[in-house]
Amino acid sequence: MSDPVDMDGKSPESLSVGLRLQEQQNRALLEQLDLVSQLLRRTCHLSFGLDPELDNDLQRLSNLMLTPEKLTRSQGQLAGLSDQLGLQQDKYEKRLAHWQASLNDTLKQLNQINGLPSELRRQLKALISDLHLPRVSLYRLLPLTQEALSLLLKVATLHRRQPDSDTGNDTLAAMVDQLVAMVSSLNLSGADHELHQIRRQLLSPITQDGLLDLTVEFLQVVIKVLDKERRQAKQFLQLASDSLKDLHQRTTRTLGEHHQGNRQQQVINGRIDNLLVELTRGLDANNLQQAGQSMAQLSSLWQEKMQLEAGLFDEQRLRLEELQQQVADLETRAEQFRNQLAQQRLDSLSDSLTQLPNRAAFDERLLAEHKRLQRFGHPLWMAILDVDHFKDINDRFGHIAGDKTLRVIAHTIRRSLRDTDFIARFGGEEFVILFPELEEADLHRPLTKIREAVRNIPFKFKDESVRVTVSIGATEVHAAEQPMVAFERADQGLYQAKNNGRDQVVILSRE
Ligand SMILES: Nc1nc2c(ncn2[C@@H]2O[C@H](COP(=O)(O)OP(=O)(O)OP(=O)(O)O)[C@@H](O)[C@H]2O)c(=O)[nH]1
Repeated sequence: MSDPVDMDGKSPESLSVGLRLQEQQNRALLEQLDLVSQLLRRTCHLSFGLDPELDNDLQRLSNLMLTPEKLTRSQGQLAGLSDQLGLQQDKYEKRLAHWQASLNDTLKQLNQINGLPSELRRQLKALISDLHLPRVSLYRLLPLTQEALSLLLKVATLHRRQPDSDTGNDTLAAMVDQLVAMVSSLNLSGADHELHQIRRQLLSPITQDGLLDLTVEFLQVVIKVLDKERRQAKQFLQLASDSLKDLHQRTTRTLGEHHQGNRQQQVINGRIDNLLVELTRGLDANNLQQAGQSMAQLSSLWQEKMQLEAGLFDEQRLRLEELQQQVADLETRAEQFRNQLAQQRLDSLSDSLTQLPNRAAFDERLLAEHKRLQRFGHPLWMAILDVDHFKDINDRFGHIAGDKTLRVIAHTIRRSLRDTDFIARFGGEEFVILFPELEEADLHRPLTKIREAVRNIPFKFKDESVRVTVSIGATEVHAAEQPMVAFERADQGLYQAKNNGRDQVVILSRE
């Protein structure tokens, strides 16, 4: 038998092998797009920015999504990401369930004493039932909402039990301080003015009723921010879900068209095979007329096959481009949403007065440094710094002078530190510093430098030169203890520094 006729350099066998390969590739691509859709669906339930590792994974995922060709090479990676997202989601849901229960509990108690305006109660209920929506501020604002609700409960009960007694006044002052600390720790773009007004009123003489009102106002600001984020999250989820639905329809249609095209190709290929057999027979039998007819039919069939394949190829390219475009559009939307969340996260981790990282940022950093300490064993030191007699500055020169003092001190401490050190405003007139990779012998120097730098700031209020000092407590954080234990030790150091006459550093080691 003679060799199969070579047409355009391709034998029918090589063509059908090529088609099978193409079909496999397409199926793989569609499977992977499906996997991406699943991943996206799960991702939509998560708060970006909660976990740096997860964020990296999501970043890798978005890079893959932008170039679907890469998807064919990264199925293992995608499956790994999928598992990780699943785990993260479980963790997230457990924490939310905890918050849901605890907020509901406080709300019930407040209902009993009728301590909430009805609108705020309605908003809080909506917040509690929608806790699962992705909002970065949720983690920062939920504890604060809970704290403000508990404070409201305390102020309301104090109001009824202890009218005008001295103890009542002391407790009221402590509650005012607690609310000042809460307000000061917040940095909410869009709510700056309201927070500023609340702080201003809190730092002037205030009654119990006044404190009650301001606590409610504070809660309203927090809830408004959460509500705005809730609406943004809902919008994004709606969009993502519509987009994913469409993506699914398109992939199914593409797959259907692909199968139909394949069937047409198979029919033509079968007819070509038959004609080839006839042609070979004609040539073998020296029947030139039969061979000529077969050749003519073969040639027109080949044209038909070429046209069909070109059409199918164009169609597939078009569909693939549409899919890529769709994935890219969704990615752009996800990116916009991620940016919104990133901004919210940035806000939720910095202090509006000093622009330093806030307490939430400190908690996060301390945990990360502690993990690093456990892993690599490099030393880690912590210091708590408190402005001495700060209340006097507020009382004598007003809270605006007090605010300015805090800003200047924050700036001075930041300037005295290395880039690798971490400073946060812990609340009120208290700052915390982490010194990673510092030996004990080297700790005294930066702490003394800070203490002296602050006492040398030439403050002048109402033409009066004022010396402001700070007391500092410090300790080493050990790998085998909870970071909070080290924090309490540093706090004891601070307490001793205050008791010993202030303007000094006390370093305590573990017993
Ligand atoms: N201006 C201003 N005052 C604040 C802020 N946060 C807290 N405070 C005030 O800081 C004062 C802290 O007072 P205390 O805790 O009695 O401490 P202190 O006067 O510094 O005294 P010692 O710490 O014992 O030296 C309180 O009156 C708070 O209301 C803020 O952001 N701005």
